[in-house]
Amino acid sequence: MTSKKKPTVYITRKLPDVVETRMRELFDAELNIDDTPRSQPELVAAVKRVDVLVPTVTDRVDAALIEQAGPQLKLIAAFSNGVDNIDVDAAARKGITVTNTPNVLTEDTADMTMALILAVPRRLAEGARILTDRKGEWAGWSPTWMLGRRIAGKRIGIVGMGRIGTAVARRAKAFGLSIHYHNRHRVSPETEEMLEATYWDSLDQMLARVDIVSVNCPSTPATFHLLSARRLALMRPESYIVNTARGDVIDEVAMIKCLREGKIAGAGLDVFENEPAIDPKLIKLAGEGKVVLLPHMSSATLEGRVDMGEKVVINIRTFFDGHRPPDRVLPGRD
Ligand SMILES: NC(=O)C1=CN([C@@H]2O[C@H](COP(=O)(O)OP(=O)(O)OC[C@H]3O[C@@H](n4cnc5c(N)ncnc54)[C@H](O)[C@@H]3O)[C@@H](O)[C@H]2O)C=CC1
Ligand SMILES: O=CC(=O)O
Repeated sequence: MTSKKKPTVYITRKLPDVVETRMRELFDAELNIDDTPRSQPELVAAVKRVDVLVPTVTDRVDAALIEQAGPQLKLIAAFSNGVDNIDVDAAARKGITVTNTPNVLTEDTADMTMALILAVPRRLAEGARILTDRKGEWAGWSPTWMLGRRIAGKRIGIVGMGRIGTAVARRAKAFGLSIHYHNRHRVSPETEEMLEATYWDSLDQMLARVDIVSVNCPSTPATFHLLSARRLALMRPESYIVNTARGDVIDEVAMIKCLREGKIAGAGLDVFENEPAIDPKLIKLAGEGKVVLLPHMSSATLEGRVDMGEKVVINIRTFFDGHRPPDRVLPGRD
């Protein structure tokens, strides 16, 4: 690549220093040092002149943006696993390749999913808040105080048994949960055997039988409000729902109604339908100890971000070396 002209690469957000240094060495990189989210007009101006766009989950790379791209834009190398913010079909129509950063954030995201699975039934955030809100004043232990619900022996139902779903299942099994899952297709017999997992072709039937639902499928047209009002109503009143995938997989308004009416016991949410805006009713439910809310941080580890950056670099280099990049996202997602 040294003798060739370096590709111009527009990176929409601040990345870890080590990643930015590497981007600068290898590419004609335009960084976002002060990390101000880019506006749509700024993105339009960028795609008109650069070879590569590196967006993150907060950028809307829709058909309107892609249609305005100049002929030199050949690659959208997303700094993210999910690509629901990118119109991959529109990119393909324009001859633009799309890549993402799978695998390197699987374990981190599964860890945080497990943290939420523990936090909600065991009232972890509530307990921590009691001490800090009362500035350490505490009357002491009591047998009937802060009682949560036991994790071991319960059933988890994983919606979307891909990389993260499977990593969640491994953790959940170690905590004594029995594994149930719904997916577009069954996982391998070896994986099912290792996890002692039960496959449910019918999501409806699984929802009615499990104690904790973990949402781990991508946001696609087919998964929009997959957890609809009708399906949420199938869940048992003592069950919990955890979402570290994307907010719009759950009908958030319907979920809030179920939580307020006691039709679902609690929720652990890292993602929201209109993020970064959070429905004030969720904040109120958090105050009542019914939900634990995180600001979309399940994959947020330094190691993960550095590995994601390395993946973006490899995807760009492979592409400009004339090969198929390892993490190409194919159009036609359902
Ligand atoms: N909160 C966070 O910080 C993070 C969130 N994510 C989200 O997690 C999602 C999943 O990531 P991975 O496990 O790596 O993806 P993956 O592609 O390995 O797994 C997704 C699974 O969902 C299944 N699926 C897709 N559509 C379905 C449907 N209609 N019904 C049932 N199952 C369906 C697929 O068959 C696949 O097995 C990402 O798309 C992203 O949205 C990913 C990383 C970090
Ligand atoms: O939500 C994060 C991602 O990388 O996808």
